Amino acid sequence: MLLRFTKMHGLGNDFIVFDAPSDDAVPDGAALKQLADRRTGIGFDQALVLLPPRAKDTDVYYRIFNADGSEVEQCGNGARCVGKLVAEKLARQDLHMDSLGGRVDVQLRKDGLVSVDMGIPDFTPAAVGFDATREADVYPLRVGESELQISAVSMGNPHAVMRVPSVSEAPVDTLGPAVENHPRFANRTNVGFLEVVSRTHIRLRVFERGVGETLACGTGACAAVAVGRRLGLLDEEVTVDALGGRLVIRWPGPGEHLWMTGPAITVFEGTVTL
Ligand SMILES: N[C@@H](CCC[C@H](N)C(=O)O)C(=O)O
Repeated sequence: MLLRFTKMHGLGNDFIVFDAPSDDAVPDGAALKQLADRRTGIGFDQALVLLPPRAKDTDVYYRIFNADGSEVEQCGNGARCVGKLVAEKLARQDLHMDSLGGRVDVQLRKDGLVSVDMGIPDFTPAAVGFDATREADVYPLRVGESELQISAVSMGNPHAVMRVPSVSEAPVDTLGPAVENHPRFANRTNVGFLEVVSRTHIRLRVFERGVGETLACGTGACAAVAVGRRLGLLDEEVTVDALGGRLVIRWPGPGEHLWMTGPAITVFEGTVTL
């Protein structure tokens, strides 16, 4: 089978995006994992599969797969890329998209950046798949001999966020996988390391579930700002510096929708035989 794809990225978080007429045409997890390999495949953090719309008033449904072949609910940088690709194809400036993690509205801006409505952050432990007897701002989490202080939030997908004094010295390689696979997270989790620079500026590194550390994670940026807001550390609009570049997140507060703005870049188009 010949697969035509578009290689895209948002702040270096990279994707292949392709159309499938139906779920039957979506490659299985093993095939996607092989394509994700950066030496023997195409190489990507996520595969984004475009399918015909499923819900009324939406333009496209997309499925998301991590580099390890696992299917996930949401991808923020991917949402901007899918939004830009589909909006340009339809010659539109805005779109209503749908995913396993819920509805995502998209706006192409005049400055070339893309804004997406990432929904309402959900701090309930059940939404995150986190084992806790009651909802809290911060939870102690035992990892080996250490007790970490983490926050947990769902942006459609699960996030653990911990504050660090400096992202450049954060132990992402060791704590990332330990928290990703911690038994208190029923479905594993993405792990964000958050450095608060000021009330309007943070630095962030994210160890992504099913991938490892990426150059940026859109939902991770949303999760970090939502957590920082809830802790009273951040204002409504926050600039997020990831390893691969900058996003702007705006979240008025509980019960409100959170918007993310950033770039969505097409790198090349290609075909591969499965
Ligand atoms: N890169 C993404 C997140 C992709 C999914 C994530 N790894 C998960 O397993 O939930 C983003 O930009 O949000």
